[in-house]
Amino acid sequence: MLELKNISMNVGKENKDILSDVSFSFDRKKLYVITGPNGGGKSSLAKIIMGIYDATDGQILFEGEDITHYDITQRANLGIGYAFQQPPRFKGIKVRDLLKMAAGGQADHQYMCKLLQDVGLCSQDYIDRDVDDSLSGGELKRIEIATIMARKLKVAVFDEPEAGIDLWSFQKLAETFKNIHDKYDTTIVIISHQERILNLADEVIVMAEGKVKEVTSKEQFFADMERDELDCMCGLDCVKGVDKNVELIG
Ligand SMILES: Nc1ncnc2c1ncn2[C@@H]1O[C@H](COP(=O)(O)OP(=O)(O)OP(=O)(O)O)[C@@H](O)[C@H]1O
Repeated sequence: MLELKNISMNVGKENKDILSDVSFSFDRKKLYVITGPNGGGKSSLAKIIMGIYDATDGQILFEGEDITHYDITQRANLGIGYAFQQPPRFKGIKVRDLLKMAAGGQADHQYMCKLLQDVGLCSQDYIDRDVDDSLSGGELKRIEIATIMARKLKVAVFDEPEAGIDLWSFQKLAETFKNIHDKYDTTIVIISHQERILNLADEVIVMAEGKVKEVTSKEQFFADMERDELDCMCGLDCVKGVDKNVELIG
């Protein structure tokens, strides 16, 4: 559905490689989590998908159409959307206005209530709230997800949606993603380091040093993490937790 072919991006006078030769195909209705070390290129890849950054090399195909040189608006019109790390607040605008705008002006009351319910918010309590500082970070994030669902996107990209929200709200946010993944056909791409989010993934994409290092299932990803933790890291072939050399690890 969305295909990245040999995408590279370099910046600056020194042509620093941010992404090199990234190829990947995203399928319809799947939930992907992109993870990996800081500076590995995850956000840059998301920005390339959105058209915020231009690839230096490579090609992006969306439903067979070459969108490599399309800008953000053109991609948004095709149904590719992006959620902000910190959702914007809009002074003087109510939740219902925001949802209506996102739906292109065509959203009746019932539909807006359903959207709010799907992101775990009581529609009666929230539909007439102002989108301002009175909303908590978690509430605002879920309202933003509702606006994304209202846009009926084909691909929705979320960059670290957990940023800035507390543990309790985060649990609800993870449930929200599960719910929308179950109910909607949108392909969801989430950049995250969080186990709860990784647990929702149909596929986990591990990025490091500007490359896709691995594409794996969440089960395999967690099994690999556990094995890495158990592997001897001191070079003495001990096994963490069962060897007298255990204290040498780390
Ligand atoms: N516009 C830019 N100009 C110069 N360097 C950039 C630019 N955008 C990203 N980088 C660099 O590219 C590398 C990858 O950044 P990116 O934000 O994509 O990583 P990330 O995997 O999302 O990291 P994090 O987990 O910390 O958010 C970093 O070293 C970053 O400083």
